[in-house]
Amino acid sequence: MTVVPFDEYDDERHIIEADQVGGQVDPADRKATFADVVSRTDARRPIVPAVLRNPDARRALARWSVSYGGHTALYHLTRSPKYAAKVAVYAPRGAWRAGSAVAWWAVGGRENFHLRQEAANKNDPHTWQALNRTRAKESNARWWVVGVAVVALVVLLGVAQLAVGIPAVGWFAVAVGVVLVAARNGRPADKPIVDRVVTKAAFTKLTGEMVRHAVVALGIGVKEPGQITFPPPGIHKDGPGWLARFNLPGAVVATALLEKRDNLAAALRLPVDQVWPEVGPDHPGQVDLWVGYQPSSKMGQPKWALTADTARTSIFEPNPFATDSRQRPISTVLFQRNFLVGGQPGSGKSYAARTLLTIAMLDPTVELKVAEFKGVGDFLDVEPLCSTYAVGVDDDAFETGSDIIAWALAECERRGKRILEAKKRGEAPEGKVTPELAAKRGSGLHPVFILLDEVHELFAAVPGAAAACERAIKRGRALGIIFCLATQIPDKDSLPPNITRCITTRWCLSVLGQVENDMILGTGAYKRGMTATVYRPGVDAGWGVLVGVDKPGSARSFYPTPEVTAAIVARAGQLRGRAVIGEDVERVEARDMLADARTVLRPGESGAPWAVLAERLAELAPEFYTGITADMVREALAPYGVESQDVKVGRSNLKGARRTALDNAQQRREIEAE
Ligand SMILES: Nc1ncnc2c1ncn2[C@@H]1O[C@H](COP(=O)(O)OP(=O)(O)OP(=O)(O)O)[C@@H](O)[C@H]1O
Repeated sequence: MTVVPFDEYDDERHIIEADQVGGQVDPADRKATFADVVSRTDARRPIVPAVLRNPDARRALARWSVSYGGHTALYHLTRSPKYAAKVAVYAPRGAWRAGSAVAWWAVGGRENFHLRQEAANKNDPHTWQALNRTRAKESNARWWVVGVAVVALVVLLGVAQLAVGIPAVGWFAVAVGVVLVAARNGRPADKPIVDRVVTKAAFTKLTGEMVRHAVVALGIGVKEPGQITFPPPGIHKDGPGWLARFNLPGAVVATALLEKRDNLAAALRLPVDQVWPEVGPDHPGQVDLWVGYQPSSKMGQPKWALTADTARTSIFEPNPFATDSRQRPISTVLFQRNFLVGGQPGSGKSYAARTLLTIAMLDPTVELKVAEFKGVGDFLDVEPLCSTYAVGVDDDAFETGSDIIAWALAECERRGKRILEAKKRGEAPEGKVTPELAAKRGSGLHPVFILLDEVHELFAAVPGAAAACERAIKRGRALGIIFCLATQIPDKDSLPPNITRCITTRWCLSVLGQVENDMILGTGAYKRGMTATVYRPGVDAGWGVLVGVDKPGSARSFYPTPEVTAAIVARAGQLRGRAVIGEDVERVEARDMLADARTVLRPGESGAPWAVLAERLAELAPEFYTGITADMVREALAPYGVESQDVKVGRSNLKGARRTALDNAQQRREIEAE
């Protein structure tokens, strides 16, 4: 630091120059050039509000307006005699008040009244007269104004009458208007003429002041309300609520605020389900706070398009299955996607999975296979539509569950060949099922939707089921086989991370902590602000964070009444002509990977590398093992105690399974079985 004495003025004063560390880094300020202006890509605000662009939202708005308007009109109509009586009392009082106010103004009585009174009290006639002269002078001019205004009004009405001939109803309307204005002027300040239609005042407006004070009160490192800035367009209406996008100061991240949603709601004096904070789009310190006009529990949900009597879907087209916090429908294409729904008990997983199943069932080309390992029959009503259906937590249900997975694997194998043929014929240019191929009768490539609810039960009960499911998910995606898994225990045993990784669309409903959250949504999701921990089981049932759709964010499953649900299932039955698409799975002899691994070892081999084992297993039973990788074999044999050891191949050592390890594992299993 350089200190320079400033002798000319004062020994005590110094100029302190900042140290120069490195060269100039800040760009020089310059005015915007033409190129800057024409290349601006700022998001433009839509001309037509979002609510008017979406047909469902338009219909919902129209329905609401008609119902609200109708109710208000009837409410006031029934009270009209009371209103008329009030008007009769207040109108003369209002007319008197208005008249006297004009008269007082015209005589200038108010302006120096106190001064004149003081002069009178002090017995000071000179001052009083001087003040009164001033008043009288002003009063003259004011009477002129009043006179001219009255004459102008009379002339105006007279001319209007002569020129266009105001009908009687016009005079009546003018008279009613004058009487109502007079009544309003004559009513006591705290007594409105009309009664309140709604009992509780709706939340009317979110203001910058409310937001600033609430955020400071959270104690997340924002000390002053002024530290919070609102980028344009500031707080504005967005759907049925208000959106406040704001920047937190310094290094405070939005996730710190998301974790305190309860406190934020308390500070805003609103119910928690009315307050929806999200990380903003520009940087991690930006918050998008959406506050509904009403709590979501009271707001209801827009009508689900799939509940219409004529609803029919195509899994190749986007179809709605949930709504976001601003009541906008969220849609997805089912084809070439897989779905994972996770959450704690009571978070609404089964209903959420059902919304996806609904899209599938209303497409009459889709085969359905449903297995529910909760055992309560959540999907019992769709059994007649399914080619395979299982319910329960018993051996029978688990066997059917693993048969479905084995069937899917074998089907992938069959479909792979069919696709190859189709490709040769030029019908599958990308080597994938196309909508045309899927719809073609006899192509054997119709879409299949497999729903496995509480799938962790199956994975825990049947060793190897998780690995097989992973292979089926990976292979089936391009071949028209869609998996939807729902689970309540997202940990690495009940939901292997490899499965999560290959699933495109994940929906995390209420979970307890960050670990479960990230198990479902992916590592780092919590830190990026995708926090399903804010939802409470039961209260926020159906709400979750959804990734893998157009815009990740909050999503609430559609939740039709039991009657509507029954109507949807009936409609799906009608569309399918009561015929079940596809065949039930055959009881497949479950493959025993340990025994198979021992079988594929060649005589004299002391072991085989994992990759070699994977290759040989796929040759042994292609319908089950096609697509299996070295890692999958290693992971599948680990529970039997088969360690990954060095295996000699030529002159080098590779990791794999030794024959002794496989034999020992088999012996252990036999001893345990006894
Ligand atoms: N979208 C929704 N809106 C409102 N309530 C819902 C919604 N989805 C589910 N619920 C309610 O939540 C309750 C639990 O739903 P569901 O059975 O799907 O939960 P789950 O997570 O599968 O629970 P569990 O694991 O205990 O079976 C249901 O009884 C239902 O009343």
